[in-house]
Order: sequence, then structure tokens, then C-alpha cells
Amino acid sequence: MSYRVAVSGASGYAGGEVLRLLAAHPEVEVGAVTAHSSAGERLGAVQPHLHALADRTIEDTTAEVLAGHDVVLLALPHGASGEIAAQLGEDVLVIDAAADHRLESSADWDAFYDGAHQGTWPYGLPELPGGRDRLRGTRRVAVPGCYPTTILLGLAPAVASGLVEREDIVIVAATGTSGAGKSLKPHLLASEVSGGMSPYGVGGVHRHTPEIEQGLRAAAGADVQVSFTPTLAPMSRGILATSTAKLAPGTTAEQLRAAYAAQYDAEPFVHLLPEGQWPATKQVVGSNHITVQLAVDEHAGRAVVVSASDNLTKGTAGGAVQSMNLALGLDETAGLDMMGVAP
Ligand SMILES: NC(=O)C1=CN([C@@H]2O[C@H](COP(=O)(O)OP(=O)(O)OC[C@H]3O[C@@H](n4cnc5c(N)ncnc54)[C@H](OP(=O)(O)O)[C@@H]3O)[C@@H](O)[C@H]2O)C=CC1
Ligand SMILES: CC(=O)N[C@@H](CCC(=O)OP(=O)(O)O)C(=O)O
Repeated sequence: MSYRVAVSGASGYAGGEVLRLLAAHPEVEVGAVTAHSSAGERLGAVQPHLHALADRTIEDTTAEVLAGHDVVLLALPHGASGEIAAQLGEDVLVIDAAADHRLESSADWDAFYDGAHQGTWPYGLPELPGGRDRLRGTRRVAVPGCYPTTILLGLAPAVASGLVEREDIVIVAATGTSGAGKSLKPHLLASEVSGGMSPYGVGGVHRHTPEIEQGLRAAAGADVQVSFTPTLAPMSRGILATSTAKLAPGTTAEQLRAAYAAQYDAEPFVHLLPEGQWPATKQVVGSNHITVQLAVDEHAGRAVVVSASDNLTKGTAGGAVQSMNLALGLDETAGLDMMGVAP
């Protein structure tokens, strides 16, 4: 059987990556492709790399156009996503790449986002404790943010094992510019971004902070506090996150490594690298894989964890397809077997 999947936000970066993956998915047929200002255009005019789908016409994002599909995959700005999601039937599997349904706490939503909180859907990160059980058979999935995916998979084993202090975690992460979407933004002009790096959202104000704390709380079973600083790097795709945490008394490097190995050895997409080899965005770009490495800094008494992903693949579209597979009862890795693109 082939599942018919509609993709909204088809002209954007996340929607384009979703379509790239779905076009190669063995159990899926791409149905309606919808967007907003580009409705009426050929898909090939705005996504010229999607050759197999180039002659599709982009339609308006309405409940009528999205009706009659098994799956609706939303890659819209938050707000627009919640609005259309509320009009879709309960039987259709809705996968939302926007932030609307990620947060459990309405207070967190109000502190970091505009508009009303749309509620909480099962969180699409299978590798978190209990993650797969939450996703199997569900009809609603909230796809995690790109930074949270990379950072949560970097830190979850450390907090879950109790080998680090939960109140002293510092994260600095670099992202490629595609994380900000396709619309024109002056700070993303090539002349601003190329040849340098810059921080943004400094001082605990980035909207992924509560999402990261929520995911770590789920892993640890207790509150976790982080300081998160994002930075912009001159690359189109990729996230490299460096997270450090104060070691719990007596923690050794061997214990920490064993905790990561126990959680990740059987994971198809999360790879604890061999000792001495460090994550880099070029290992993962274009793939649904994420690489992780750790060290113990004895001098500072801290665990240092580095994780790398492609923000558009494991960080959005690949993660969305992985969750879709679980929700539909398919092989979790279906359509996701591509390796990275290097150099
Ligand atoms: N980029 C990334 O790395 C990640 C993105 N996400 C999330 O995915 C979503 C899409 O992001 P991204 O692809 O980067 O953004 P883009 O700006 O690249 O694309 C936005 C898409 O949404 C459509 N759109 C805009 N406004 C409306 C509206 N009012 N109604 C219907 N469609 C609309 C646009 O259509 P048109 O062009 O026709 O106007 C376009 O197809 C966002 O919620 C983002 O937070 C999540 C994780 C990572
Ligand atoms: C470079 C850049 O601006 N990146 C975006 C990444 C966020 C993202 O895409 O995730 P959401 O799904 O939560 O929007 C940012 O920092 O806001």
C-alpha cells in the first residue's frame, strides 16, 4: 500500500527537503503540494533541484486541498501551521514541522512566542526515552526544532544517567543559514554572513531554550536548567553543538562513555563516534544521521559533548519522515537510508 502525503510549505527550505525525501520513499506517493505566495507556480520554478516533481503545480494551503490524504506534512511558519492544523480531520496523520505544538507549558509558549498556544502533540524525537511509544500509531506529531534535536541527542544520555549536574549546563551551537528559512532577511545577505561568524539570541532568550529544557527534563525525570547561545555560521546547512556540563561527583570518562553507548549502540541514526573522532557538519549534511562525541575535561570538572546534524534533514524533514514511519507502522528507517554528502 502506498500512503498519499500532502506537503504544505512546499516552496520553502523545510518543505523542499521533505519533498526530496518523500520522492524517494518506497511507501509514499506525493499528493498535493501547497504554499502561499507561490501558489499557482510550477514547483520546479521555486525548487529546481526537485526534478521528479518539477511539473507539479503549487496550490493554496486550504483544508479542501489537503483533504483526502493519509498524511499532511506541514512546513509552514508557526501560527499559520496551527491555524490549518485545527481544520484537519482527526483520522489524518498530521506532522507539524513548526513550533506550534511542541511545548507542554503554555507559560513557556507565552514567554517565547506570539499568538495563542495551540496545545501539545507527541514530540517527534524517537531516540528520547519513551519516544517511540509516544509516536507509534499517533495521528499528530510535533517535529522538534533543529537545535533541540541536535542538543537533546547530545545531552540526553548524560542527564538521564545522572552523571552530570542538571543545573550547570552550557550550550553553544552554530547553525547554517537555511535554519532561518528562505524569505529575505538583511542579516542573512551573503555579504553579512560569508567569511565570518556571529552570535544571536544571546542571554537565554532564544525560543529553543524552553524546548531544550523540556526534552532534557523528560530524559532526566527532573528539572534541568541550561544556558543556550546560538551562533550563525557561513554555511547553508548543518548544526554543530558544543554542550558542557559539570560532572557529578566521582564521574569517570568510562562511565560517561558507557552511558552513551548503552543508549545509542542500537540507534540507526545516532552515532557515538570512535574515541578520538569528532563530529563535523560535513559528516552528516544531506543525511538523517547525527554524530556525537564526548570527553571529560578533568581540569574544569566538566563533561564536553559535541553533536552534529543537518538542520534540514535530521533537524526537520528527516526527523519528520522518521516519525511518520513510526506513526504509520512502517520500518522507521524507510526512505532515510541516504548517507552524507562530502566534501
Ligand atoms: N529551516 C529549518 O532548518 C527548520 C525549519 N523548521 C520549521 O519549518 C517551518 C518552515 O520553515 P522554512 O522552510 O525554513 O521556512 P521558509 O520561509 O523557507 O518556507 C515557508 C513556507 O511556508 C509558506 N507560507 C508562508 N506563510 C504562509 C501562510 N500564511 N499560509 C500558508 N503557507 C505559508 C511559504 O509559502 P510561499 O513561499 O509560497 O509564500 C513557504 O512554502 C517553520 O515553522 C520552521 O520553524 C523547523 C526546523 C528547522
Ligand atoms: C539561522 C536561524 O535563524 N535559525 C533559526 C532556527 C530555528 C528553526 O528553524 O527552528 P524552528 O522550527 O523552531 O523555527 C533560529 O535560530 O530561529
